[in-house]
Amino acid sequence: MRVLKFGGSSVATPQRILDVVDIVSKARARNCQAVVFSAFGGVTDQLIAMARQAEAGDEDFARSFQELELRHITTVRELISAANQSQVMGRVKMMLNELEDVLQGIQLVGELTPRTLDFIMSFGERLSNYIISRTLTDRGIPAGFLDTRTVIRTGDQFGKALVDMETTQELLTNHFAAKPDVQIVTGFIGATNTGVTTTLGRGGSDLTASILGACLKAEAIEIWTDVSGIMTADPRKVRKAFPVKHVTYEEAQEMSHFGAKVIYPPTMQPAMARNIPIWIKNTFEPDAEGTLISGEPDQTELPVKGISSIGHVALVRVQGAGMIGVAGVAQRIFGALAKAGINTILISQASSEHSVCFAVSPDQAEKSRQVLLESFAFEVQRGQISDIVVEDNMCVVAVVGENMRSTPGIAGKVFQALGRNGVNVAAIAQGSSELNISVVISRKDEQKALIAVHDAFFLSGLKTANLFFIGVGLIGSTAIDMLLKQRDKLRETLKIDLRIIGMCNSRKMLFDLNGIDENDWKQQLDKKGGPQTLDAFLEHAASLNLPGSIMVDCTSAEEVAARYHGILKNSISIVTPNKKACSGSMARYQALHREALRRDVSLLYETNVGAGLPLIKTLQEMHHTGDTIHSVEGVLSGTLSYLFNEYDGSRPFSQLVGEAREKGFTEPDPRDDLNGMDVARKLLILAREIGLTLELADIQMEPLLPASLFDAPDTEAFLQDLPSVDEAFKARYEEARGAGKKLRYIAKVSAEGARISLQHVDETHPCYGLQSTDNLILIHSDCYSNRPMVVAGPGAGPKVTASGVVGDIIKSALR
Ligand SMILES: NC(=O)c1ccc[n+]([C@@H]2O[C@H](COP(=O)([O-])OP(=O)(O)OC[C@H]3O[C@@H](n4cnc5c(N)ncnc54)[C@H](O)[C@@H]3O)[C@@H](O)[C@H]2O)c1
Ligand SMILES: N[C@@H](CCO)C(=O)O
Ligand code: NA
Repeated sequence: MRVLKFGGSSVATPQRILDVVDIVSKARARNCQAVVFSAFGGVTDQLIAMARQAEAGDEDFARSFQELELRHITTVRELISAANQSQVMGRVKMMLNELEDVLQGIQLVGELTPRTLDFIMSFGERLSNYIISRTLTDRGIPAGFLDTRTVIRTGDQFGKALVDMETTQELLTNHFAAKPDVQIVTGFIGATNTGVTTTLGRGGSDLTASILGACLKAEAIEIWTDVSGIMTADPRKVRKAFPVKHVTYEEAQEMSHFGAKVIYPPTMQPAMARNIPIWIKNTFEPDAEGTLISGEPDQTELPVKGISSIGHVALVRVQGAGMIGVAGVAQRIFGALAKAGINTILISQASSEHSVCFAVSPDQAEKSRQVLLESFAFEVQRGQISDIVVEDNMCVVAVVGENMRSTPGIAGKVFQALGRNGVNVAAIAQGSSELNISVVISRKDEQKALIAVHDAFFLSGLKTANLFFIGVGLIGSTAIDMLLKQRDKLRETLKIDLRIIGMCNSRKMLFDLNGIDENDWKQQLDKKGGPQTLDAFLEHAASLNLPGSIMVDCTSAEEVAARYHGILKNSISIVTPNKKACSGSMARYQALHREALRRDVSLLYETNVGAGLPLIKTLQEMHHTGDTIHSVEGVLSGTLSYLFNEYDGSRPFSQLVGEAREKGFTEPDPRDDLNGMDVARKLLILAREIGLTLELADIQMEPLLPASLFDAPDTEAFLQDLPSVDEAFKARYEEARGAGKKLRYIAKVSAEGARISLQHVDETHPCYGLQSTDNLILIHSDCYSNRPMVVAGPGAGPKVTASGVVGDIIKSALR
C-alpha cells in the first residue's frame, strides 16, 4: 500500500481540492490506500488566533469564526452535488457548532489550556478530511473518513504529543484490515488512551503520514506539496536550482535543516526507522518526477545533492593562549551555553587549539558572550583567554551530500568557487561524517556564494558571466550585438551563461538582474535608463555582488581607467579596448596586474594593439614560455595605415581623415591618431608585454603633422584647420612615390629603446604591401631569430575590434 499526504496549500480552495481529487483517483492504481490531509490552507493559524482572542475576551473571534464557517460551508456547496449536500452539510454544521460552543466556553472562563487548544485545532483537520472524503464519494470514488483520534494513540503532552507506536500500529492495522476503500485520514491529531484529543506538533501531518507508512509497512509515502521535490538550492536565491532525483534520509535531513522547507526532518523518523521510501511530489505539477528519499545512497548520483544556507548567524570566537593543551575547555564552553539554553549551529576549532569558534542565532550572540565571560571570568582576568569576539552579520553556506565521503576534491571545488568570487571564509566545519561542509561567510555574500558553489557542482561546468558595459558607443554596441547573437551558441558549446546586467554611457545607466533584453537594449537604456555617474554605476555593480562579474570598459576615458584597481579589488574581471590603463604609469600597469593575480580575476586588453589581431596574447605567451624577445616592430595604427594606403592624390588628405572617422577606424578623438599618441601608447604596451620597464615619455616620436595644428581648441576646430596640411602631405607622398617608395609610420621597440618614425619604404620592406587599415608586426626573438614571426591584418574598425573584445570576454568567462 501507499500513503499520500497533502498539505494545506494543496487544499486551500475548492478548485485545488478538485485537482487533488484527480490525483487521488489516479493514485488508486498505484495502490494508494490512505490519504492524509492537513486543514484547509490557513485554517490552523486562524483557529489558534480565534482561541486566543476568545481567551482575551476579544469579541472579534466571533467574526473570525463566521468567516471560517462560511468558508467550509461554501466549500461543501461547491464540491458536493445537491443530492448529497444536506447530509454532508448537517455533519459539517454540527462540528462547527461544537467549535463555536467551545470558543464561547473559553471566552466565558477566560482561560485557554493547552489541552483545549489541541481540541480547537483538531477541528481544522476533522472538517477538511470529512469534506474531502465526501467529495470523493460524491464523485464515485469510494472513500472512508478516518478520524485519527481513534487510531493514533499518544501521551498527554499537549501541543506536541508523543506517539505510542505499538498501540497505534495495532489500532491502525485493525482499522485498515476492515476497510477496502481508500481512507481519508486526519493529519496532525491523535488522542490519549482516555480519548482526550492531542496534536502532534510542527509538521504534524507529515508525521501522521510517516506513522501510517511505518505502521502499515507501506511500500512508499508520498508527500504532496507545492514544489517539485527537494531542490539543489533555494530557487529564490539560485535561479538555476532544480529538483534532486534522489536523496538519503540523512541528506534530506541536512538539507531541510538548512532551509529546504519541503519536509520537517523529525517527521521522517518513523518512516526512516522502517526504511519506508518517501516521495516528495508537486500537487501543481503532478507529472513531475519529484524527489525520492530513501535509505540507500545511490552511487550513480552526484556526490553533492544540495547547497543551502542559513541567512543570518553570529560567529562567536573564544581565543587565548591559555586554552592550548587544556582539557575540558570545550566542555566548559558548550556546557555553559547549553545551560543557558543557547543552541549552537556550527562549531569549529583548529588543531592549534588557540581558538574555538561557534555560530549561534544572532539574537543569542550577546547572551553567549556574557555567559562565557562569566564562566571564564578567572581565565579572562589572568589573560589566559584574551578575548571573546562576536561577529554579527554572518551566514552559513553548506554543501550536502552523502557520496562526498568517498569523493576527493569536493572541498577544493567549494573553496575555489568562493575564492574566485572574492568571498572570504571566516570559519569552516566538516563533520567527520563528511555529509556536510559548512562555511561561515559574510551575510552580504550569501547569494553570490550560493550561486557560485551551485554552478560549480550542478551545472557541470556551466560558467556564469555577468557583464557590465561602460561605454556603448561604436565598439561597445557592436560587441553587445555580437554577444547577444552568440549567446545561445556559447551556452551550448562552451557552457557559458552570459548575461548583460548593467550598461552605461556618459549620460545614462541601466541595470537588470535578469539580463538586459537583447533586441531593444538601446531603447531601454534611452527610455528606462537613469542618470549616470561613474561612481553610482560601479558601486551598484559591486553591490550586486554577482559571481563571474566582468566589467567591459569601451570608453577611451582616463576617468574609467583610474577606477580599474578598485574594480579588480572587488573581484570583478576587466575586459577593455581602452588603452589608457595599460599605457599610464608603469607603476599602475604593474599594480593592476598584481591585483588581478591576487584576486584571481582577469585583466584582458587584447584590442589595445592591432584591434582583434592576436598580439598581446602572442607576446605574453612567448614571454611566458621563456623566449627572449629582441624586438617588436611594425605598423600599429589602422587609421594612419588607411590614410597612407588610400591616398593617391585624387582626394585630399583631410577628406580621407573624415572617411576614416566615419568608418570607425579613428579614436573617438581623431587627434589621438594624427598626433601619434595612439601609436605611442600601443608601442608602450607592447614594450611592457615583453618585459621592458618604460614610460610614455621614454618613447621617441617623429611628428606626422605640424605641432601648431594641435593647438586647436577642440576636435571640430582641428578638423576644420586640417586642410591646411593637404598640400604638404601631397608633396611628401609625391616624393616617396617618385623614389618608388611608400610612406609608413613605423614603431619599433627593443632593448635599445622605443622609437616611432615616418619612413619611406621600398618594395623589399614587409610593410610595403599593406592595404586599407592593415597593421603588420614583426617579432624577433630567440625562437624566431632567422625569420621573424609576423602578425598582420586589418587593425582598426568596429567589427574586428568588437570581435577581439568578445574574444576576451569569452576567455575571461572560461577561466
Ligand atoms: N575604433 C577602433 O577600431 C578601435 C580599435 C581598438 C580599440 N578601440 C578603443 O575602443 C574604445 C571605444 O571606442 P569607440 O569608437 O567605441 O568610442 P565611442 O566614442 O563611439 O564610444 C565611447 C562610449 O563611451 C562612453 N563614455 C565616455 N566617457 C565615459 C565615462 N566617463 N563614463 C561612462 N561612459 C563614458 C560614451 O558615452 C560612449 O558610449 C576606445 O578606447 C578606443 O581606443 C577602438
Ligand atoms: N584608432 C585606432 C583604433 C585601433 O586601436 C587605429 O586607428 O589604429
Ligand atoms: Na590585438
